[in-house]
Amino acid sequence: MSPPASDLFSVKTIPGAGRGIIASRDISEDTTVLNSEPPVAHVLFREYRKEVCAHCFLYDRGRTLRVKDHDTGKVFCSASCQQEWLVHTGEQGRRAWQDLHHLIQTKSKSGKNSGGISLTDHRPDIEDVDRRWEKAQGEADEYVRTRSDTSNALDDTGRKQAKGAVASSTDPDIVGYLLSGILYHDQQPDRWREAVMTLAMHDEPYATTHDLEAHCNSFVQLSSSMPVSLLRSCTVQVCRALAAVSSHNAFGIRSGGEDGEEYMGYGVYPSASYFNHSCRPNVAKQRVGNVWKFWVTKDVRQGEELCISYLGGDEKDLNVRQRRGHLREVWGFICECARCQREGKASQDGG
Ligand SMILES: C[S@@+](CC[C@H](N)C(=O)[O-])C[C@H]1O[C@@H](n2cnc3c(N)ncnc32)[C@H](O)[C@@H]1O
Repeated sequence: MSPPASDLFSVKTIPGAGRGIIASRDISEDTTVLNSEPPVAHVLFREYRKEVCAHCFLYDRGRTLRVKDHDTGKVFCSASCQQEWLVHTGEQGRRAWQDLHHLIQTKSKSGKNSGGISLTDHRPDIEDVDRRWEKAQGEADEYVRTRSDTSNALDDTGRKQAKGAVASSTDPDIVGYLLSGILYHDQQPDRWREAVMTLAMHDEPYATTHDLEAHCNSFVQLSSSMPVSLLRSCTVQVCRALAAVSSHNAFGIRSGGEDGEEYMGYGVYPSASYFNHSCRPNVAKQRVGNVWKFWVTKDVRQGEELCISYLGGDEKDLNVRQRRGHLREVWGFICECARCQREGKASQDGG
């Protein structure tokens, strides 16, 4: 699946920016250069769970969608979307979502929440990250060892154990993101490796220790509640990789396409993850259902890099210092696009 293959471009090394997409020939304005595949992992935030179709991501101005799967808590815009979701998710997947829904509901009723963010919280370094995931592995092993569940469904003992895991701090959105990636891994392990493990990864993707804690606890929770047949894909390696790729590669799922007002979730689309950012992009993108379409917004010459903008709305009007600061804070890189290099040099020369 990745890097993407096309007769319009190829993926090449770009000085100071890893890999990027270079036009293999002249491309005229408005030409579509890529249609992505659906995400390999995604989440629709819990607050939108009644308003966004779980299959095609349709959002109808905040209206509650009419087709509801009560067992999983998911909603759909139509019976056919629900059917496609079921086929795509499979019976084991549906059961995993069902168990998770049940546990999250139990947690909300018991009033347990994931705790506040400490004011002294900091970005954990790689040693903190390794240590915390090792601990999570030990906790998960304990749950897996003691699970009496051999028939895949959670029995009473299993439910009690899973509730125990829920008691620690978790974030339903992180659990949902990890579960979607685990299910993809389980269905297509080779494709998953090829698509996900080749993406740019962030070794220290957690903005705070609270965030790291929430990821590790979410993994433990999934290990305690997942149908046994899916446990082979619910591993620290898979969950760490999902966290590591999301901070460098996730696309926001917004209402109305790219800059829509509602930020409803995010997803990882491997074939679309090779576009670098430019503060003067030559490629635009639009979400069409659960995939993305990319097209060139001006004539592009052979050898030019094809870039999208990672900035949204008004951020495009910021000055070079503000843009670089923002991209560094959110994406973790210093923008080296031609516009930033030129404007950065001009502001230095000007004193
Ligand atoms: C979605 S990936 C793009 C593909 C990536 N270059 C790769 O090698 O896989 C995003 C990452 O690419 C790099 N990147 C993208 N645009 C850049 C830019 N304008 N300047 C410097 N680095 C950039 C950053 O490391 C960023 O986190």
